[in-house]
Amino acid sequence: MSLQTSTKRPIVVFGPSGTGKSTLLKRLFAEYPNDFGFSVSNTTRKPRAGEIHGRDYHFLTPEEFVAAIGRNEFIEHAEFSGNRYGTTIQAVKDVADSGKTCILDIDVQGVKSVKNTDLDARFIFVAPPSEEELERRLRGRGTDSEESIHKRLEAAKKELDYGNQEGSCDTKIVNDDLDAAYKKLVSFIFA
Ligand SMILES: Nc1ncnc2c1ncn2[C@@H]1O[C@H](COP(=O)(O)OP(=O)(O)OP(=O)(O)O)[C@@H](O)[C@H]1O
Repeated sequence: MSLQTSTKRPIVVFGPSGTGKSTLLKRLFAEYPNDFGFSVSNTTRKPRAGEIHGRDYHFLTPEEFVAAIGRNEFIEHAEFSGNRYGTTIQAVKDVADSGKTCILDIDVQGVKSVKNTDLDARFIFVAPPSEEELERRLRGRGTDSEESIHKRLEAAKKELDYGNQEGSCDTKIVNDDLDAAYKKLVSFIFA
């Protein structure tokens, strides 16, 4: 890794589902299209038409995926409808090597895992103004079933407990007014 790219410290964004992480990041990518990137995930599912290995996903066989787990290459991995998905440490480093700052939008488990790597990431906790407002946003988004909303609110407690712990993040942004939260995000990132 060159000296220049080694300064591109990854940025980890975490916080409860519905708190507005994607909304904030979408705005960041729109305003700075050349500065930030997401890592390319690994998956055992078959490529769909038009998908390119290394761009859309790193397509692995189940055996290759298991071997990579054995070598502790993953920050996080999970299984969805019979296929495995995961983010490797190397995939995050690849973003820095391409001259961009890698943005990771992950859960608390992933945050803890990143802290056990040499990625030297910076951590942003995005918090909702209140639990009531979080529920309102999850419902207002209109993308989740009642069951999914309940699951997300249940998981939110863990995210909030962790994020509010001393030393868990480098900055906490309460996403109350979106413009104000976005300004805080940008000033932290470019500080
Ligand atoms: N500051 C804000 N004020 C009001 N509504 C907001 C604000 N920020 C985001 N929202 C709305 O809240 C909903 C949830 O936001 P979003 O999908 O960005 O959350 P998320 O944290 O990325 O969730 P997930 O982890 O599930 O992807 C969306 O409908 C979004 O438009």
